[in-house]
Amino acid sequence: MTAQDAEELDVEEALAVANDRVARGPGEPRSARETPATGPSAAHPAKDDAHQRATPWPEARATAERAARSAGRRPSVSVTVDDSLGLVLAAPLTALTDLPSFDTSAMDGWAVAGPGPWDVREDGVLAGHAEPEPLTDGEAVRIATGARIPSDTTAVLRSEHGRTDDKGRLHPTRDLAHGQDIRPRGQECRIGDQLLPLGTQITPATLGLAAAAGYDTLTVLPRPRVELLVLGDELLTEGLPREGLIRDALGPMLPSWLRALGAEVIAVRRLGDDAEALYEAVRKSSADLIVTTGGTAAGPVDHVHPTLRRVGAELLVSGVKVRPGHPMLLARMKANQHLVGLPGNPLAAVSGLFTLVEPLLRTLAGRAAPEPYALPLSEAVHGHPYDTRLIPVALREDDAVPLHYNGPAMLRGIATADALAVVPPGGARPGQELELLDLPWATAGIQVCFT
Ligand SMILES: Nc1nc2c(c(=O)[nH]1)N[C@H]1C(S)=C(S)[C@@H](COP(=O)(O)OP(=O)(O)OC[C@H]3O[C@@H](n4cnc5c(N)ncnc54)[C@H](O)[C@@H]3O)O[C@H]1N2
Ligand code: MOO
Repeated sequence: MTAQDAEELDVEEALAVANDRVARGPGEPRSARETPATGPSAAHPAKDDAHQRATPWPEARATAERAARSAGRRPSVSVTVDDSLGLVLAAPLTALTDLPSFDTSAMDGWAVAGPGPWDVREDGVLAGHAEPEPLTDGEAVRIATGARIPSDTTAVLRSEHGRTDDKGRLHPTRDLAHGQDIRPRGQECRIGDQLLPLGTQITPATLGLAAAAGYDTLTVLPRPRVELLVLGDELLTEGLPREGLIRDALGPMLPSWLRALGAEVIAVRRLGDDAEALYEAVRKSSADLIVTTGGTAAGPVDHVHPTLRRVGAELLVSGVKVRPGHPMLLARMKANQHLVGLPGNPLAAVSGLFTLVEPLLRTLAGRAAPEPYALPLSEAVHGHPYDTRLIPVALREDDAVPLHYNGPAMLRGIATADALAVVPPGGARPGQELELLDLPWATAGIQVCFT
């Protein structure tokens, strides 16, 4: 560990590492004490053995995916093409028409019949017009790109490849092949051809293709509906921090990210540290996923665990071996409803978002997992002795640059990051390849993401 690293090692993290050593006892291997969070005896672990029961980071992500799969297939819905960006096709996209749907000119010029020279008809043919009169041999007609080809046309002569003589007859200035610059009907697809399989995520190009192929609406998997409950009496929604109160950083940040991860955010509610309000909100929620922020630890006003016990939820993940964010949790509320508890420290909440919420939402939304990829680190990164670390990095062409200000309560590092790097227990050397989780920035504002 370098001196700079040591400086940047967050006090809370350092304490957590020290406490972990004490709890474990010298030389005692972690794995001997590990028990999964699932199962009757582990339904709601006591605070003391919470860390021993924490789920390893890769397993936590897999559990979140499995939880979403266990919720069962949600019925597909029909949405307008305009509203379907980022959703996933719940039925194959089959062509409702031939494309092109008529023989069409690929160029501006003349439709000609037979070898030149040709007599040129007075009226031209424009795109969008009804079927033109057939041509007779030796005849040509002015035609625009995209216009219907008159029947008996043998080729289209580009405007730059023809000249008219003083008698108005058209001569080719280049050889003209039979069928040249005619796009025949059905060249791209025939009616009924499968253009895209079920399960395709809808991109801007898909929208264009669907419209071209005749669709007004598409059959898609609905966005998972998410309700966000922001906990904490200390949170202000405007102005400067004052008298021990701080600005809520998660209320403004998480909805956009949730949408970027495929969710429909049905409500954002600020509940303070009111156990009864949390109980009522959780009990009444109809969301597919409830996300809470704060209150996951064991402080006097940390109401998430007690509330989950009170509603009889099944804890699937109770703590994850990841820094920051280790108190994060995942619970099954009902067969088709889950709750993710994100820790209140803002970067810890981001860690929970990409550890538990991302795989859960992705699976509910029917999206494919992003291809895993790795880049070498530009410099060494210290690790937690036993847990995975997620650190914000900026991506350059050849490497990932760790960003500073990556303490659990800080957003300054992640605000300029492209990805989170997955640092294995023990840390990483300069040049060591690390798995990266892309942050869905670019499209966060427009309610979809392509990660
Ligand atoms: N005795 C222990 N105390 C704590 C532990 C532990 O293991 N033992 N873990 C620490 C870690 S790590 C984290 S993370 C937090 C998790 O706490 P909670 O999820 O209960 O979160 P809070 O206590 O409500 O808040 C923590 C921190 O974050 C601030 N916060 C909360 N919400 C927001 C928000 N919306 N925007 C900005 N900042 C927020 C809050 O004011 C606190 O400073 O527990 C540690 N304690
Ligand atoms: O640091 Mo905690 O790790 O903020 O989750």
